Amino acid sequence: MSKTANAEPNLIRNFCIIAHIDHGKSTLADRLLEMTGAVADRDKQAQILDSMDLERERGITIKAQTATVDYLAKDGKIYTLNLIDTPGHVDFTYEVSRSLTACEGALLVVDATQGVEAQTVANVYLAADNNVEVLPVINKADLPSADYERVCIQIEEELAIDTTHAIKCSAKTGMGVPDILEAIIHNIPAPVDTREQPLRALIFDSWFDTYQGVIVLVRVVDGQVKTGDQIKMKHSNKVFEVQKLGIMCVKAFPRDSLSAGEVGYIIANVKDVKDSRVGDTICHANSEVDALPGFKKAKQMVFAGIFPVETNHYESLKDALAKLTLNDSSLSYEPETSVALGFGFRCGFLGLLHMEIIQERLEREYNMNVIFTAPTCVYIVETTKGEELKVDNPANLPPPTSIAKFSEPVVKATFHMPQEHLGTVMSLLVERRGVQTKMEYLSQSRVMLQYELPLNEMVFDFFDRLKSISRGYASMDYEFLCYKESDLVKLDILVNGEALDALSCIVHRSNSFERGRLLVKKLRGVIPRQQFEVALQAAIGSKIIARETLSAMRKDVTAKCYGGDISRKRKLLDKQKEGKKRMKQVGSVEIPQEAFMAILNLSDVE
Ligand SMILES: Nc1nc2c(ncn2[C@@H]2O[C@H](COP(=O)(O)OP(=O)(O)OP(=O)(O)O)[C@@H](O)[C@H]2O)c(=O)[nH]1
Repeated sequence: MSKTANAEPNLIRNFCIIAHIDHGKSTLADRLLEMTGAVADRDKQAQILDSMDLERERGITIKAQTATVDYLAKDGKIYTLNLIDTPGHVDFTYEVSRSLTACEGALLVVDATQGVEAQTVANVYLAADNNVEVLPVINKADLPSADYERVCIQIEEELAIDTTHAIKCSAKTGMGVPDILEAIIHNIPAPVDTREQPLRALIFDSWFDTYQGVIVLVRVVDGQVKTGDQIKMKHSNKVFEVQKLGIMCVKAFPRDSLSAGEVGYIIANVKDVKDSRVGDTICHANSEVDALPGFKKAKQMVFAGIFPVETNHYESLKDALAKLTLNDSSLSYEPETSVALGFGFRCGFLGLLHMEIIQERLEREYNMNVIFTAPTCVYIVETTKGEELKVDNPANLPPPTSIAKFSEPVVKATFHMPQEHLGTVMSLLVERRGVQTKMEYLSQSRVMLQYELPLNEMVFDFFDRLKSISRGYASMDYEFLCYKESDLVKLDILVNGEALDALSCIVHRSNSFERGRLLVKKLRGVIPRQQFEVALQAAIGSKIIARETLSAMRKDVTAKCYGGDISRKRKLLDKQKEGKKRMKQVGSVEIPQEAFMAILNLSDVE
């Protein structure tokens, strides 16, 4: 086993697995590790590469991780395979692209029962941009509805990838997996031997470890790095000394050096993940080499307020956020004050899924009881005085009279779906102010649509609607396109005559009346009745556009148990107390978490 010695470049294969979500990427990664003996069966956890509990539960890979394994090929040689697992969701596209840059090849996993989907296409484009050799693998061949031939035709037609050597496999049963290992050896190029050149290593993942500080995963592109070396991060321009380095093979294996073509970890007393961002280049401290191309700072697309339910938990929330950002350089936070909710934080996320993950981690890992306000995107406002403001919080919007120009972010969204759902998906897109830029029949039964779509509309319950109207068959991918001027207004919600800043949102004028009407209706359903009457109103500026009344009532949860069983009564009261925890006392009215998110899902209100 070559865990202690550097591998010869011609015996190394660096590859990752790309796939649409749920097509079996993690299952295949596990199977490859198992078949190369990296893990004994008894050590096998549900999914080895998804290390965080949360990921295992949600079945989503959040952070790219890697594993080095040795493989005795049929030609009798032992190869070092570096498998880089990549995140599968649109929010993490940048990380996928960096992982691809670290590889010479990619296994393109396509579910034999589903075929090519939006993210399959997006990932193939990313691979092409990075000159990565793509090997098609048609997975889930064990399922009766698997249609290998149809999927091969689709891959040829829609992706222009030759499927002569496509491999039929089942990551679940292991069928076809040995062929994949041989194909990796024969079809993915070995790294170029640049061991004699000055050091350049690409960071494709980094995270904070309480004991070791920041751990970075790198692909050494040129030269060699040794323990004790002084290294510099090109973009953060900081110098560190390499304390430890090595390779990852489910566990870490220390080494003295890593050389060109290899993939491994470096620990260098880095304290902040922001100093070792994904995409940055590591070189020797005194070296003048150019940075590797493609560095980008992850861009936050949505923002939301996070407030502790109990005001005295502000400091612990701050600590929890500080710890989360140690590991996640794409999460940002800064203090925010809301008239209604008090002191909290305005946080920036890569996308809606990223936000959901942070919400769950705060609750689960840090035991925080928090209120999230509805997410918004970043608007650009030009004031009548000629100033340009970036607004990520409706509460910070200047008064309408001083707004000269209001612009919103627009994304380029690509959809793939069976033809029978075309009509409903198109009407949803029209309703969401989408502008069609392309429509293509990929085959007789599958269609691709391309739209310019305001991000503002995607924030409002778009993914769920798309899924439900297409019965799960439409898939989408999106990327930021540009800012466009738009007729936007701030929709305020008044509770008993007082505007509740945390419930305000920015909407397009054309659907502001409808949204306002539905929102107050929905709020009437989610805010529990109080001991007095509560008026719920929607307003644009000083104009009230909708009103609902929440009639007074004391909610007696025990009313139903007429049997008088005291333990049952207690249980119900405890339950009510539990339910109250996630309520925020705003003025004299108690408002539950649900109310702050009500705007996101108005489709069930009539
Ligand atoms: N029948 C069958 N099911 C499979 C096979 N491969 C994966 N699955 C199942 O498909 C589901 C998704 O598999 P994952 O490996 O989590 O998919 P993924 O692409 O890694 O998904 P993300 O990590 O969320 O991007 C799981 O329920 C797997 O058990 C297969 O070959 N046959």
